Amino acid sequence: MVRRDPDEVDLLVVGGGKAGKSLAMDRAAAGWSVAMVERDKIGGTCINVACIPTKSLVGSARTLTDARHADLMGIELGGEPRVVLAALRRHKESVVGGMVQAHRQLFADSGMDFILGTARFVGPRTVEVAAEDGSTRRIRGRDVVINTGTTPALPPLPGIEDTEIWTSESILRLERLPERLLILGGGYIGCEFASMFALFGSRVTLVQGPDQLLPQEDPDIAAEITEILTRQGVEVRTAARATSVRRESDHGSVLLTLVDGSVLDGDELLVATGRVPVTTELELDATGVTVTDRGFVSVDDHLRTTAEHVWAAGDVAGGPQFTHASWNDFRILRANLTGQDVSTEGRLIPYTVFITPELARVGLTETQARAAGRNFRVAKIGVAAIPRAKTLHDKTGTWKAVVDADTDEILGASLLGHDAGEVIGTVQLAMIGRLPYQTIRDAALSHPTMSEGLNLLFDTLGSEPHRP
Ligand SMILES: Cc1cc2nc3c(=O)[nH]c(=O)nc-3n(C[C@H](O)[C@H](O)[C@H](O)COP(=O)(O)OP(=O)(O)OC[C@H]3O[C@@H](n4cnc5c(N)ncnc54)[C@H](O)[C@@H]3O)c2cc1C
Ligand SMILES: NC(=O)c1ccc[n+]([C@@H]2O[C@H](COP(=O)([O-])OP(=O)(O)OC[C@H]3O[C@@H](n4cnc5c(N)ncnc54)[C@H](O)[C@@H]3O)[C@@H](O)[C@H]2O)c1
Repeated sequence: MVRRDPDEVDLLVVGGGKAGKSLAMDRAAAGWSVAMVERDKIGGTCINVACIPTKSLVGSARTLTDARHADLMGIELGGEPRVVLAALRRHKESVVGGMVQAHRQLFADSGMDFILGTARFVGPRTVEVAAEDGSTRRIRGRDVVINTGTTPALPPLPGIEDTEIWTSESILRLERLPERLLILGGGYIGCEFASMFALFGSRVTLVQGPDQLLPQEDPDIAAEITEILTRQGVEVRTAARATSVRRESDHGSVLLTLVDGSVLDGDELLVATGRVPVTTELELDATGVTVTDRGFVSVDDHLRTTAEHVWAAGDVAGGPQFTHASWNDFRILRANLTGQDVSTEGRLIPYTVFITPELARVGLTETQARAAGRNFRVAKIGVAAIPRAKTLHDKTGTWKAVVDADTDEILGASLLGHDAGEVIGTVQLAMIGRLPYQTIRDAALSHPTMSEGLNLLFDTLGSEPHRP
């Protein structure tokens, strides 16, 4: 049955990603009438097919690595540690399933109207929802938030449409652990899966179009990541453009031809060449929302779209594609919907690439500081100098920070090494507080922690006090 009269609500959320679900729960709990439409992933991309399952598996890869190196720590294990695929899948599914269940409950407790179905716009601030149960209904919001995220992009590679390949979603079904895994794309997803599957025991070949992995990073850091992955058994092919792909037979090898004529042969191919916004089926014209030339929803620095009272947040709004960025969008939207005036301008979004060991980043790289014409100094240490790393026999990596030579403020940091993602927050807070680097250098940080390495890092710039 199609109900033609739209249900009127204070807030309509289209797509239940991090920003949308947080806002829906928050406003419903505050007494607003709220409807949230989610196509199929209760809790959104991060929980179901992105951060949470991948980091659960990174945890497994690290447990395996620790077990392999247990003898270094004076521990003897019986037999060669190995992956048990069914148990690996159970581990991942229990983490994901637990979080999905918790979200179902949180949605219900908040009092929102949670609808599993696909929404498309049919008029100003109005969607028609084809619900999972077969019914159709129309909903109009006083305010509307679009939070439909992104989905894996497939490059226009001859043969790709006819070849069974994996994306970051299908690989997570863990149907098998391929002996030989090809990965196309050496960005966040490509590097994380390459490290993880190499540690699980696959022979991985990572094919990257540009001449370095993670092109947004400094070349010295990217080169060290290449070395780390190579030591883990990954064959890294940079400046390698693929020209076609095909399978030998239905279940045969996948063959990836490169521009130099060489042909790579694998059991599976993971395509990790970026993500595209989920906007094409939304019929955004009907609500007066325009998109950028890359298909993202056009927003201003308050996350307002081109239509009155229609907002967008998270990946689909074209900002940095991280869950914590989307969560920060929620805070901005909540403020702007409740009479405050908050923008995205100047916000600092860090990130961590969960290879093993991990790379954590905030602010400017050295390359970006140079390009911006900044007068800067670089602090740099090897992780091997940090006492905590010695106690763990985990001394791989380099820490770098860029500081303003005139003001002593920290402009950015690249921390590659054990638990770097836990340490970057300290640097970020110093940056938010506009502290001179000497404040961290001279702070008594607890020993022996990885954070203590920040004393050593900034010590490399000398012992002079900050002169305001
Ligand atoms: C493999 C992988 C690993 C990642 N790891 C990390 C990480 O470690 N840390 C990190 O910060 N980020 C990570 N990311 C990025 C992170 O997952 C995204 O930035 C984040 O999930 C984006 O959230 P969002 O709020 O934009 O919306 P999403 O969580 O993408 O939610 C959008 C929702 O909208 C729904 N939807 C779409 N169209 C419709 C429609 N027409 N009607 C109804 N519903 C609709 C979708 O089903 C989806 O649930 C990773 C991404 C991938 C792919
Ligand atoms: N730890 C994290 O926070 C995390 C983890 C995974 C993903 N993500 C998010 O997901 C987004 C998407 O990740 P991604 O790795 O798919 O995208 P990406 O843009 O980071 O990397 C894709 C890489 O593939 C290369 N490439 C594109 N087409 C190619 C081709 N035909 N042949 C060879 N190389 C090609 C690109 O040059 C690029 O370096 C990221 O922007 C990131 O924000 C975050």
